Amino acid sequence: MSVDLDHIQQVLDEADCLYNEQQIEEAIKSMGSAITEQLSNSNPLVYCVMNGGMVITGKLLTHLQFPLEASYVHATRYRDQLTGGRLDWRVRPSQDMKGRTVLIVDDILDEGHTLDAIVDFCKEQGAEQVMTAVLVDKLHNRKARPDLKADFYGLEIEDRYIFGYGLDYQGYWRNANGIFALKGH
Ligand SMILES: O=P(O)(O)OC[C@H]1O[C@H](OP(=O)(O)OP(=O)(O)O)[C@H](O)[C@@H]1O
Ligand code: HPA
Repeated sequence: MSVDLDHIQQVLDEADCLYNEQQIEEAIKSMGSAITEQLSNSNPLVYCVMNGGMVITGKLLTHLQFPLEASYVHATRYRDQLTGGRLDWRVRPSQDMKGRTVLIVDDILDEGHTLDAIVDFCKEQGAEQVMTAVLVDKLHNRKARPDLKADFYGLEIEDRYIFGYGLDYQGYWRNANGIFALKGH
């Protein structure tokens, strides 16, 4: 599929910046402190959920100064679209997680189906405790379960399509240095 790079650039130019770099970095640091307080003695397995989790996971890891193992899983539900579908597992966790504490790190808890499915998978594999951390919790009433929250989250956002800091618009702008809302969405 050919991509209209003028359109991609226009999307960033016209977007609303909801959080700037400094606000996001402060939120990530606070997440790091909260996670350290709860998990520093648990020798956790930390999984980045690719692709969206790549920025938050890398930055968060530098605030976790205790023994842990870091790896990744790859699951996608949106496939460059603005609305989600069935979860497609591309890479499942490969480590033995029996009896381990697992921390799943992703960019966003939107409807929550992605994190729910990954948490269920880890529990089925015998993880003793599975916790979740997301940079952004999107506020709306379409969650997979009414009370669904991540154990750790950095920022709350209104119900708009967002990109930047790992979140994409049509596969682009995961590298945008802020969290931006798409014009009109
Ligand atoms: O809470 P949910 O409604 O399930 O949505 C959240 C998921 O959607 C995005 O992934 P996506 O499927 O777009 O794949 P990507 O990480 O490659 O962008 C995001 O990175 C989360 O993993
Ligand atoms: O608002 C969003 N933006 C980018 N990716 C997403 N995946 C779920 N929600 C979103």
